[in-house]
Amino acid sequence: MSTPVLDLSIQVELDQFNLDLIFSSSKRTIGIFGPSGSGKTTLLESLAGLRGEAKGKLVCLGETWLDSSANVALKAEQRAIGYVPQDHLLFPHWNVRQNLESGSKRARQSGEDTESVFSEVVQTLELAPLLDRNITELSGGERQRVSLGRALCSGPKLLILDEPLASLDWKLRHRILPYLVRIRDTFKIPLLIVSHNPAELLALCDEVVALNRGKKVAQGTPTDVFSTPEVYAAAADEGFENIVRGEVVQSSNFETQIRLEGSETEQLITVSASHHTPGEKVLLGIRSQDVLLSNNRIQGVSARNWIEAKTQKLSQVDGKQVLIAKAGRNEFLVELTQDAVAELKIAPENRIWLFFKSSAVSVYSSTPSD
Ligand SMILES: Nc1ncnc2c1ncn2[C@@H]1O[C@H](COP(=O)(O)OP(=O)(O)OP(=O)(O)O)[C@@H](O)[C@H]1O
Repeated sequence: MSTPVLDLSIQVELDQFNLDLIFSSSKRTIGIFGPSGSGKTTLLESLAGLRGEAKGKLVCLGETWLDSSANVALKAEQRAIGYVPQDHLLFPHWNVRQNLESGSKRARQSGEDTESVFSEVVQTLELAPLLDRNITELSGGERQRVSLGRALCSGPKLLILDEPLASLDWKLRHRILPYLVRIRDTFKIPLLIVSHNPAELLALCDEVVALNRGKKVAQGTPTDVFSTPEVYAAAADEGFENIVRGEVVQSSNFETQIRLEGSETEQLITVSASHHTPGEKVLLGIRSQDVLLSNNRIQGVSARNWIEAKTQKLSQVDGKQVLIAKAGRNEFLVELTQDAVAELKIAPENRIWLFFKSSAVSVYSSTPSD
C-alpha cells in the first residue's frame, strides 16, 4: 500500500463537544464534509499547526507533524501546507505579483525552482492580466484565484482548501470550480477540501470523510458516503445534486448533446441549448429527486434522457429510499418511495433504466472560461 496522504488520530476540546477524529487516507483528493459547527475548520487548523491545544498523532505523507506522546509538534511554518482559508487573507496593500511572491519565499528556502512554479501557477489560474493590480481592485472570484495561486507558489506537500467556493455567489462558483479541477489535474499535489456542499466534493474528490459533532460518521467514495442515511439527510437539505463528467459532442441553437465519461454505451445526454462547444469537458448536475426509474426500457415517455444502469446499495433515509445506481464508471443517487422499491422489486445488481428531462440537467464547464 502507498504511504497515506493523511494518517491521524487527534483530539481537541471544544465548547459543546470534543473533536475526536481518527482516519487514514491514501487518496490524492480528500473531501471533508459536515454541517456547520461539526468541527471542519478545527480539523484544518489542527492540521495546519494553528491549534496548539490539539493532541494525538498526525502523519502527513510519512512525516510526523504531531505526536503528543513523543512531544513532537511541528510549528505551522514547518508543515509544508498551502492553506487557503475561507477569508483569503491576502496582503491588501500589495499587488497580485507581490502576494504570489510572498508564497514563493518558503519554496525558495527549500531549494525549489520557484520561477517555473510561479509561471505554471500564473498560467493555470490565468493570472497574467492581474499581476500588477492591487488586491483591493479585485473581484471575489479573482481574489480566490490569487489566494489559490499564493498557496501553490509556496510549494506545498498538501494543499488545504477551506470552503473554497462558499464566499462566492452562484455565478462565480461556477467560474471558480473549473480552476479547482485544473489545479487538481495540473499540480499533482494532494488536496484536502472542506465543504458543506456535496456537489463540490462529488466534482473534485476521490474520497470523502463526513463529520458530525467532531466525530467521523462515514468515509469512502463520495457516493457511498453521501448515500449513508445520516450524511444524505445533511447533504440533501437543499436537494442532492449528482455530479458526473461528460464531453460535448454536438451543439445547436436548440439543444446540446453530451457523451458521459466512463459510460459503457455510446448513448448521449440531451440538454437545452447551452453555450458549450463540441469537445468541451463539462460537469453535469442531475438532482436525485429528478431521476425516474424503470425496470425496463420503456417507450413513449416525454423524458428525453435515459441511462442503463445497475442497482447497487439501497439505504433508508427519513421514510425515503436512496439508491446508488451505477452506469459504467458513473454513480447516481436516486430518491425513491418505499412503494416504488417494492413495486419495482429493487434488489442489488438489477438492470434498471434512469430517466430524466433535459431541463433537469445543469451543465457546468470544467474548463475555465469567461
Ligand atoms: N477555539 C475554540 N474553543 C472552543 N470551541 C470552539 C473553538 N472554535 C470553535 N469552537 C466550537 O467548535 C465547534 C466546531 O467549530 P468549527 O468552526 O470547527 O466547525 P465547522 O464545521 O468548520 O463550521 P462552519 O461550517 O460553520 O465553518 C463549534 O461548536 C464552535 O462553536
